[in-house]
Amino acid sequence: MNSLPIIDISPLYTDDASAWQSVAEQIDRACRQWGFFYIKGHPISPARIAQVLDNAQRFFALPVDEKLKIDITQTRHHRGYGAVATEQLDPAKPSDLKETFDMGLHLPADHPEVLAEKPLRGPNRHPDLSGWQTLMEQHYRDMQALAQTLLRAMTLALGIERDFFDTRFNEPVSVLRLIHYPPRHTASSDEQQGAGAHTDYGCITLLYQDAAGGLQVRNVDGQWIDAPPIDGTFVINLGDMMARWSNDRYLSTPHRVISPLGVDRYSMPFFAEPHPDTLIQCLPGCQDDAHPPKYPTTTCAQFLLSRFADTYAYRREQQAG
Ligand SMILES: O=C(O)CCC(=O)C(=O)O
Ligand SMILES: [Fe+2]
Repeated sequence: MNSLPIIDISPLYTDDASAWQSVAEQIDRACRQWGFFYIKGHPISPARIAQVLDNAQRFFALPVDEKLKIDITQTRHHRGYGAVATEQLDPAKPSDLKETFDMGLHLPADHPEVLAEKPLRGPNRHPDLSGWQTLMEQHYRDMQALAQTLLRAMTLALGIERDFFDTRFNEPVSVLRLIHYPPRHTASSDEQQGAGAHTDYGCITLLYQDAAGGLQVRNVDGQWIDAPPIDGTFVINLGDMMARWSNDRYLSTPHRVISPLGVDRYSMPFFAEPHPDTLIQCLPGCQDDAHPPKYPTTTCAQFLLSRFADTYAYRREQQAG
């Protein structure tokens, strides 16, 4: 149990039913054993990744005052720039040594859910960089489509209709995040970490990481193992909503980032999360007399807001005041 599976998902894009089923079975096994795996054979081109990465570097290189024009802590719907130490993923460690850009599904000011001030709903806040907005909005849509292809494959083993997730991902709260980890300057990896140990909140996360390395995953024996960058892949992991939906048959596995010494690191997770009102409730096929539901029913928005309040001081302050 020391290296994560690598799954070629290209058959999910063909109409070869038995190859599709074989990929779905590999994904199911990885979800039960690890909650983490790599995918290759996906449709996101290397040129697209290079473009997004290049723009991430361009954005994070701006003066901090410029980035703070879209300060995430000044929003109620969680979009824009998070400066270093805005987030604290591991409460036992100092705040994370990383800066972030978050975007979601762009909803205009006159959308009914925005008018009703529904949490996490609203317009994206993009930096004023040429070509940025069109590229990022397209990338968001493409990552959402890839996430739904993977989720469709998961329905096989979960015993739910093939379109179970598709119907719940109408106007999703999924987040595309760009992260810059400034270099760590001390030899100790135990102090302020790039991203403290945590589990993700949503259904599945699709992570691109650059060549710097530093992502670690806790295996079932409690050891931290490296999840090194592999060219042309995404690292896929499950979040807490999927663990709750599947009654822990699928694992939401702790992971962290130890920033590399002396080099910058860039990564881009896409957190796939359904429509805010979606009920997160134990699936019928994941419970029986020996395995009653472990978690109370919640909604996607309720669950996300409580997790954000755990890791962001600004969210706690907003909720208190
Ligand atoms: O940057 C990474 O490699 C992982 C980031 C992560 O785990 C997260 O943002 O939830
Ligand atoms: Fe994570």
